[in-house]
Amino acid sequence: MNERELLDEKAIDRTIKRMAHEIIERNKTIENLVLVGIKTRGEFLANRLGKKISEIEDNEVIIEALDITLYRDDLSYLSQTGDPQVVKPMFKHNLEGKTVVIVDDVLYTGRTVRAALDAILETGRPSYIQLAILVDRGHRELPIRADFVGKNVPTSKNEQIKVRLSEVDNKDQVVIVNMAN
Ligand SMILES: O=P(O)(O)OC[C@H]1O[C@H](OP(=O)(O)OP(=O)(O)O)[C@H](O)[C@@H]1O
Ligand SMILES: O=c1cc[nH]c(=O)[nH]1
Repeated sequence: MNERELLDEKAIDRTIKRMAHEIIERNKTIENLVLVGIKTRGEFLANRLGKKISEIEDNEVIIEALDITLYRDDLSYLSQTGDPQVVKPMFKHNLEGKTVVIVDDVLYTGRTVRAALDAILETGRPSYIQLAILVDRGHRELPIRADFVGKNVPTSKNEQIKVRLSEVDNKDQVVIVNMAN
């Protein structure tokens, strides 16, 4: 398969650092901040973003993980709309009144983020919900946009973005794959 590298390890690290600064700048204080990473890779990105924000601000950031895709490929668990389903949304912290930043690796149709919004809003009423995405590849099917974008990558529908993170993939790399080849 035809793979082209978009970001290497250094570029991913630089991008996360920039996004951390942008999140701090936008929110002025990190007192109320909660990063919610969408499993699998969004969780690791949230951990990395949280670490950078903590280093810059010299203060801890609350990090949560949200599992919305466990049964995504299992048709019996898909909703009638075909949207990803939330599996037991459970947070360790109360999100009431917080500024929640949803973190994921790729933004495509927006259906994953919509499911995450449902899950978060079910558990309470954050003051704000923002979205941080490493790669926005376009092709939205819902009115969803990211507040913090690592890289905008115009794509065609027969391409795929693969985000590899050392925590699960043994290396840090973002590639674009042409599925037609
Ligand atoms: O905007 P969307 O069309 O919902 O696509 C974006 C989602 O797709 C990917 O997850 P995927 O379901 O491929 O599983 P993965 O996390 O295991 O890669 C990616 O991690 C996002 O969560
Ligand atoms: O290209 C895509 C689309 C959805 N999710 C991904 O991880 N990559």
